[in-house]
Amino acid sequence: MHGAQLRVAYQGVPGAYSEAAAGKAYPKCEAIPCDQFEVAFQAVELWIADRAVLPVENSLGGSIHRNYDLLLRHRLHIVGEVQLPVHHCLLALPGVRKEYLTRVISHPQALAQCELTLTKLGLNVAREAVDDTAGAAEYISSNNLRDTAAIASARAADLYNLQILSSGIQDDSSNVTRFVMLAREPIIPRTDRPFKTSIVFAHDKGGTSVLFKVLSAFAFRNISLTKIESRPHRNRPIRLVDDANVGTAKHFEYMFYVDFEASMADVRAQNALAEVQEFTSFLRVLGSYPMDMTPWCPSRED
Ligand SMILES: O=C(O)C(=O)C[C@]1(C(=O)O)C=C[C@@H](O)C=C1
Repeated sequence: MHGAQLRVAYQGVPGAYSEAAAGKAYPKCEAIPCDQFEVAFQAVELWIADRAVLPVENSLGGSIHRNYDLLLRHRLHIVGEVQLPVHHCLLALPGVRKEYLTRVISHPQALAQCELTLTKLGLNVAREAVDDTAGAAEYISSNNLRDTAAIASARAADLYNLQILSSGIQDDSSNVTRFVMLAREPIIPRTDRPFKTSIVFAHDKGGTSVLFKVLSAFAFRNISLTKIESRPHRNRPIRLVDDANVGTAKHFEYMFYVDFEASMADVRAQNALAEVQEFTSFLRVLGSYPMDMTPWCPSRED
């Protein structure tokens, strides 16, 4: 994980949390800003970058669904994860007071993570979503907006010459975002340290009983699941089941994403997946990678 000279694509502008995640994952990397998540994927596919860093879930805001869909649409491999404590600040131009504000702008996840605190601060003003937290700070600065505040990092305040009106405004002090790192090639899985594996699967029929069977393949082998997520099955979102007597049932179809705590080099994981394959019509391993085991330090102010 020592990324000397490694080029790492992230979504956002300098000061975004994704840039900090790139620095945590690959301390000496060159971080490459991208407009959109999809551009970060393309940067790796086109050899403009060696890795992409992508937020997938936050402890308060939940999953970043767009990135689950992109993981499936592209063929990159997950080669690592980092969990980054996210400490949000309310930023405005120097001299602006809270009472002057008519609008707070930020990434939708950041707005969701600070929802209750904004209300407690008396900021019942318009909340508007933009592409990234640091981009919101830059926008206020470059347009000299005296009625607007941004939710972003303390580093964004420094970079875009804004003052911090309030710090630690996330609704929970242990607010953490989990990012995955993507590469063109998978890494070779090992068993000498804790590994996680991420898979995605779909099934043709069988409804919840298939899900139950898949999950038991892990449970019987004492493999813990750390995450399960479902997304619409884009190719076949609805399955119709006709019953001459009662009518037509319309079932929503899903792609299921599962993270489990084992390496693909572990024979238990290999056997579990062999069994899962029997129940599913589609199965892909998104990656088998070392777990982030860095010590817990939730917030800079704690
Ligand atoms: O906008 C940023 O700064 C980002 O890095 C994006 C993002 C996200 O997508 O969730 C990352 C971490 C925080 O949870 C808030 C926003």
